[in-house]
Amino acid sequence: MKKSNSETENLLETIALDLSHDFPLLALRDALVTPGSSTRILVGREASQNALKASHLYHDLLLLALQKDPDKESVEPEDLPKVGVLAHVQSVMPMPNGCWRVLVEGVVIVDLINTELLKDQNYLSAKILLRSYDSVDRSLLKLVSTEGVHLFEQYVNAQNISVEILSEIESKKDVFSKYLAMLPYIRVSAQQKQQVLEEKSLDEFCKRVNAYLQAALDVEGVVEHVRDDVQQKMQQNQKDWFIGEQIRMLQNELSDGDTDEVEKLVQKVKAKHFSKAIQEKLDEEFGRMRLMQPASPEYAVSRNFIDWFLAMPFGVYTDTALDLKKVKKKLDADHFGLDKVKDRILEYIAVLKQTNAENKAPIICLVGPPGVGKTTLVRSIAESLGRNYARVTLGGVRDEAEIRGHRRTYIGSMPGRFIQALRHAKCMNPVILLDEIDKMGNDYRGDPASAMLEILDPELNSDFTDHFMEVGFDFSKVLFIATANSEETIPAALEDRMEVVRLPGYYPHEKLSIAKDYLVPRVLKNCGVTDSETIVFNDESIQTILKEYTREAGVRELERQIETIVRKRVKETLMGKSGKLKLTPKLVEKYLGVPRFMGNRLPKPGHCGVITGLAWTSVGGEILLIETKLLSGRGHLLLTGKLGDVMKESAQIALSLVRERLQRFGVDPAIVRKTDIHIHVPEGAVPKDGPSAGIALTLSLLSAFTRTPVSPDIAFTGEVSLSGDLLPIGGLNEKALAALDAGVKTLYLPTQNEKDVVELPAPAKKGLKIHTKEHIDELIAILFPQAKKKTAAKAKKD
Ligand SMILES: Nc1ncnc2c1ncn2[C@@H]1O[C@H](COP(=O)(O)OP(=O)(O)OP(=O)(O)O)[C@@H](O)[C@H]1O
Repeated sequence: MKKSNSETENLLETIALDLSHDFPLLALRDALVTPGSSTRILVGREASQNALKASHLYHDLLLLALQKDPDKESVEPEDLPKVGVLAHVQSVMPMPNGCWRVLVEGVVIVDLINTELLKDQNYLSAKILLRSYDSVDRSLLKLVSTEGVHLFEQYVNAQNISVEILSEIESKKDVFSKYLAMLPYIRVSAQQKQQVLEEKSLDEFCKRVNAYLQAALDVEGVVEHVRDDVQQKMQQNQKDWFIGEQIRMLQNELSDGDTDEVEKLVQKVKAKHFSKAIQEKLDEEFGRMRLMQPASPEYAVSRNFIDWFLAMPFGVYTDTALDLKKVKKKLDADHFGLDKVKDRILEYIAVLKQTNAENKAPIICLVGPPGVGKTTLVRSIAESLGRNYARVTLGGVRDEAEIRGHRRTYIGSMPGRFIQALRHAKCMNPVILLDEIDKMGNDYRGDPASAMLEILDPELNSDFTDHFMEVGFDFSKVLFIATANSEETIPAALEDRMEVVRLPGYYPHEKLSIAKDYLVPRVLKNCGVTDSETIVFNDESIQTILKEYTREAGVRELERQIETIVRKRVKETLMGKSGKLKLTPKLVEKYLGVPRFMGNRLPKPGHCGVITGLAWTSVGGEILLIETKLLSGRGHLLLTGKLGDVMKESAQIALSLVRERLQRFGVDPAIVRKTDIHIHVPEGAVPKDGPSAGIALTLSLLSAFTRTPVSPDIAFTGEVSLSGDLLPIGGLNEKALAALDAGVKTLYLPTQNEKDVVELPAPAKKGLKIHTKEHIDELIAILFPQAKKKTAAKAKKD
């Protein structure tokens, strides 16, 4: 609690009245409290806290004395001086660390008499005598004090102390009070101040203070001098740098101009005769570059920007004569078969030629499994049209900036892939292949498909603005052709602008022809084998490679295997082996190692519950085996093999159809309640979905319940409704191919797929006995003849 001034004055009177008793004493380590000034001190030692507690008994009065050795922890009377200050405790505040924060106000300087340590109370105490300082020579004192006040004024100015203190000092009536008021402001150690208090006379008291002031002012003078010196030196350095910089610039000006990169660029840009909009944009950039340091990152960004414009093929158009005969010749020369696709491409080009409006025709999208020649077909189209070719791979593109470019604020920013493609193609009317358009994604970085729309839209693409280039580019003369593996995953808005042309995959006889007429000659040439007689692949060896080393809809792997054989043979030849190589199946194994695929992939006959189904995937058709196992249990249906929701539902439908028909086979339908049914579709880790396994699932269940095996070389594909009707499926071409490839002999399909059967190529029709059926009972009647004779029509009525 803080006491008021009037209270302090009353206390002084009390002291004056009674100086006979002891006062508790607190030893200070490094602070001195002078009369008239308030100071906060931290009190932590036990003896000091005890003294503080005791001060309550003495009107909150406490003696303060500066210990001689500030590092001494427990203070004895001899560690203290003979002069101290009686102070008034104004407030005490305990701190979390156990110390007390105490506000004290010095009251009067005292001589300490009989300082002793009160052992039982554990604190120091002393008797006091009020200390008086007499002046020996009054006139001298006047001189000294005048000088002191004068010095103090200078000191206040030099130290930036508030000048208000000067008027306070002036208001003091006697010299002693003036000096006591000055003392707290003078920056000397507590010990030095203690020496002032210990002076015998007032003259000495004042002289010592004057000496401190003078010394401080002298030091200040030196500091000032040093400061001025440093400043002068710094200014000189700055001046030197500035002059140096000017000299350097003047030298640049005087040099022959070769060093000025910006000016060189300006000349290059001028020579290109860009449009007004581009020229203005670049002039703006040159203006900025002139103000930049060539070593700065911003300069590099600007330079890169200009370089991009210089590299773009503005105004360069290759010959656009559309010669259909030439195109056809080139397509035939590069690719076997694909007649429908080639026709479609020729029609497309014919329309372009006729209408002369290349930007209005829809974009062709070649859809098919990998390795069927989509990419190479586009390259052939470009070549046959005499146009340059560029490829934009869209697979995995998720960021819109990949299409539109990055804004130039980022260091290392680049234009989008389409501008890059134009630069790469070196003309403004190339054929651009949009590769893997079905694998484009979108996420928080924007939707690249929507940016693509702008480029592909004939209404908008004559002025497509890339974020990096910041000016419009004309893409209307570009011929875009897209490729994809699966039509389903092409972004809908893009698909809408495209005309899909399917490449279904090759039949073995087609692969054989492609290998003989295209792949082998090409591989031989690429490997430097000039005489085609040196390595001869006969039909038998190619068929061995096809059957035992590849399993694909396209011919990429086939090409790779042929390449492996040729490479190994070339190595042998270079190592001394001479003679021609006529490949036989045995030699194929020697070069390619143990066969990877053996015979057909169908399971051994005789297994109940195993049915051969067919599936369509983005990489072609596949054999899909369905296995059913019955175990005693409680009627649970367990489905494994990563089946999708639609396929799971097909299994439920199949089970309902089978339960309904069990009685016909003399099987009690109640058995289903006591049986756990496990349906598995290998290969277990590959996700499968779709309704087309409905027939196979139903037959697999029936085969398991009736313990009647179905021959694995009969395959089934088709959806079944709950009433048993067979519904059509897609991808028949690929499925028939996979069936033929796997060794299937007979294929059952829904009647509604008859139109697709007509379109199947001759080898598929020849190699497979294809039957179409309308209802599941028709199939059951054929495969499970032991069923009580009921016609399909009758079963339908049931
Ligand atoms: N009909 C064909 N005639 C001759 N060569 C062919 C034929 N089909 C494919 N090829 C050859 O097969 C290889 C693979 O073809 P390409 O790279 O064009 O496949 P793709 O369909 O584009 O595959 P992806 O979808 O993986 O990009 C190429 O060397 C190509 O020349």
